[in-house]
Amino acid sequence: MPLFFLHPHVVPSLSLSLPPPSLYIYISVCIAEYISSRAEGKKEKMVEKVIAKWNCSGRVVEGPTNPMVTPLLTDLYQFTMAYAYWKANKHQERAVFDLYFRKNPFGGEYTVFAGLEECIRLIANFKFTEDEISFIREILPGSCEDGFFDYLRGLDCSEVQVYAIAEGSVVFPKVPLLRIEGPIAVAQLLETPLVNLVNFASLVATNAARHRFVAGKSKQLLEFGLRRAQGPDGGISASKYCYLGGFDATSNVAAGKLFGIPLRGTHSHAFVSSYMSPDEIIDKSLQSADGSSSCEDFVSLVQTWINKFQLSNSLRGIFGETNQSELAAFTSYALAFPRSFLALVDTYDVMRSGIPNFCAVALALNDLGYKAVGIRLDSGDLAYLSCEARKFFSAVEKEFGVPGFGKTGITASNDLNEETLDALNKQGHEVDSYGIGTYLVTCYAQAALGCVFKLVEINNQPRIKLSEDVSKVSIPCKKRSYRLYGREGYPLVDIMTGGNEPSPKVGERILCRHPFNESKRAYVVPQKVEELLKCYWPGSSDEPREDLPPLKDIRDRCIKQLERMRPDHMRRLNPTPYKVSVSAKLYDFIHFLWLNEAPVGELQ
Ligand SMILES: Nc1ncnc2c1ncn2[C@@H]1O[C@H](COP(=O)(O)OP(=O)(O)OP(=O)(O)O)[C@@H](O)[C@H]1O
Ligand SMILES: O=P(O)(O)OC[C@H]1O[C@H](OP(=O)(O)OP(=O)(O)O)[C@H](O)[C@@H]1O
Ligand SMILES: O=C(O)c1cccnc1
Ligand SMILES: [Mg+2]
Repeated sequence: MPLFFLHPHVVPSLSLSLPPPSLYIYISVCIAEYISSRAEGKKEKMVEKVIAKWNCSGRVVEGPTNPMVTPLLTDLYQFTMAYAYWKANKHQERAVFDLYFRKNPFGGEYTVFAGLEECIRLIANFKFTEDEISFIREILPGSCEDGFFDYLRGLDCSEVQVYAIAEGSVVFPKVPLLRIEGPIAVAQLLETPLVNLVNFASLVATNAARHRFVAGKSKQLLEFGLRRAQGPDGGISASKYCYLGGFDATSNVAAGKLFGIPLRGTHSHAFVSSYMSPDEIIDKSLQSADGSSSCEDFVSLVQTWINKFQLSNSLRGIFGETNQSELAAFTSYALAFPRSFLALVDTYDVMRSGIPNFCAVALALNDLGYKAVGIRLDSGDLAYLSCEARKFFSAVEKEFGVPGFGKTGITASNDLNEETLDALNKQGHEVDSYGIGTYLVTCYAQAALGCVFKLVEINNQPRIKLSEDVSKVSIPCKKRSYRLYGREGYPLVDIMTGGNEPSPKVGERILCRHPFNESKRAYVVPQKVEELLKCYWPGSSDEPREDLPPLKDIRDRCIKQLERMRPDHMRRLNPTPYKVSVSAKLYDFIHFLWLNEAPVGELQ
């Protein structure tokens, strides 16, 4: 295949609307991408992809991080509905859908919105391959007409517009996180993947934010969940969105590479128990930190420190003989990583063996100009053991005159969750950093966020979904949403208005009404008004598109917004609900439409 195959097809159609230099760079990238790909039939798909990506955005949007995210990652009924819309010649009718959730997770009163970038990546690259079209043909009844499959062949999201709240924002029930406008058939096909991409992302980001809230700002939070996560995507997504929600680092190497998340780790019990005796260490030499000298027998240097501890007044009596195989493991690890030595101290006995062994190795490193990082506790009473460890470090600092040794880092792990962090705080502890896995990444306390995707308008006609359960009644119309801030700088209320209503103004009193409870209303004079929904995918319209910021910036936004929340919304026990409201006009319209659509019963 000639390297320039894209040129005759792509350049003429694109060069009409695009700045040539960036286009050429992009086409070079595509050519490189093509060369590296050997897959048959990829040519047509790539040409179409190039056109769709550029036409809709003027900037390239990469494909979804997970290659399983394709147009087939949807529920069967989206295809049957798409066919029925097409058959009725209704498929191009313009629909507006809202994606929102109904209740904050984990018994809290806030949620962190995450997953937007992956939604836009899906939309920007939404295109069926021939292979996928053949499969859809196979699964639909044989009576489905060929024209539908031709329609699918030409389908992309160039007629779709996506408005969304910025990723990493603090969000609340009922307020649309995304508004999707477009031909009803394609918008319908997007329901399942979009809800999928937002649901877990937002749930686990919120879980991370809640763990951060309890742990406090000064603690290091490490996500250790990959082995316990729900499959590879569960693990990768959890690492990404826990970082977004305020964790500092992950142990997940793939996530570190994919998203640039800082990687951190210690070592496991297996490393400790794999050693039998110090005799196993063959190369015992270690250069000093500044390279000026060399210690030929680091193992013996460590042993002299153990002996010194045993003779010391302040440490005597705390331990007798420490476990020699553990000491060998620690010594060996220090020889491998003298600048970042951190030891797991609970394999045999934390106070009688792990801590003194760690200190002996740490002081031997100190003799050579290195500073040990610290210990990890992975069992037992973490409050008690962390305090005892701190006491031991302080005693060592005093007895042997090693400045700063008392502040040696203490990491705790072992089935931690919000409750255990809270219990540790109440008891008093000396933990500096937490490694958290299972409860965090599996969202053990709540399995799903319960996002929904509801039709709110078709052909400019507002639609409503009724339910016996008022919380499940949808809020009709293509709406605008605003966050109103009070005098003290806190967000006070989110308000939804009809699309054509004037926006709330700073200093102007506005009536905010509960969408369904007549008696709940309040006047608000906002000190700041923030429009929440911004355009992230303009389709073929000229509207400017918001940038997709780097993950670190999204994380910063999340942390900043959480810090700006009124403390009573954030507390764990009985938090105050944040107010979500509608304008007086929208309130009246909801209830007019409700009465209009609800059949009047007849008593017999
Ligand atoms: N001070 C504490 N207050 C409240 N919970 C704690 C405290 N210290 C540890 N925990 C929690 O208690 C649980 C203890 O787990 P478990 O009963 O399995 O004991 P373990 O210490 O892991 O014992 P094992 O030696 O068998 O591994 C963990 O969930 C841990 O996070
Ligand atoms: O406890 P989590 O919050 O899930 O954090 C991750 C856990 O994973 C490791 O345990 P490991 O796989 O060695 O198993 P174990 O601790 O159950 O023995 C590590 O030592 C932590 O205890
Ligand atoms: O690096 C660690 O200490 C770690 C990583 C994953 C799971 N448990 C511990
Ligand atoms: Mg464990």
